[in-house]
Amino acid sequence: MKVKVKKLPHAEDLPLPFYATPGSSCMDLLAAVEGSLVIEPLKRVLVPTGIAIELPEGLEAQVRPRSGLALKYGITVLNAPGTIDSDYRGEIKVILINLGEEPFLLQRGERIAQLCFCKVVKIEWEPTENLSPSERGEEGFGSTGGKV
Ligand SMILES: O=c1ccn([C@H]2C[C@H](O)[C@@H](COP(=O)(O)OP(=O)(O)OP(=O)(O)O)O2)c(=O)[nH]1
Ligand SMILES: [Mg+2]
Repeated sequence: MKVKVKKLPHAEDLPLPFYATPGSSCMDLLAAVEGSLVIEPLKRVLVPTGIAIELPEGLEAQVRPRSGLALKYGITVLNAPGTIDSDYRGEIKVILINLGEEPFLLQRGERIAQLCFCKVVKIEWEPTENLSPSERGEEGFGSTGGKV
């Protein structure tokens, strides 16, 4: 499936997001920051990616963290998974937070997060007073046992 993508002027020298391997579910998003920036512990930053896209209706994109950054440095996507609506035409940006103990140096062009594309199911509410019974009923939040 083809999706329109616009490279923004501040990212002209950067490659488009890409699948790192043929079997990757997500494309890696690159940091289109000027030079570099430091993310201090417990601080969050809005990182530009230098691209805007036009999704066909019925598709959304999700911004997910990269496990390597999370494990090695405590860097993650604060609002994971970030939602990119099909009618959004602005720059895709990533809200990163540093949950590690050390300041993190982020450099231009580094892979900061990943983007996957998903089908969206739209529903219509059918208001009712009666929901059908089920084995679980109203139980949840650890009700099936185990450690929690
Ligand atoms: O990680 C993200 C999350 C969102 N967006 C952009 C695309 C998305 O379509 C738009 C709105 O996102 P969301 O619905 O999550 O934010 P909101 O706080 O509900 O804002 P709005 O009232 O604009 O919908 O912001 C990003 O670029 N990156
Ligand atoms: Mg919204």
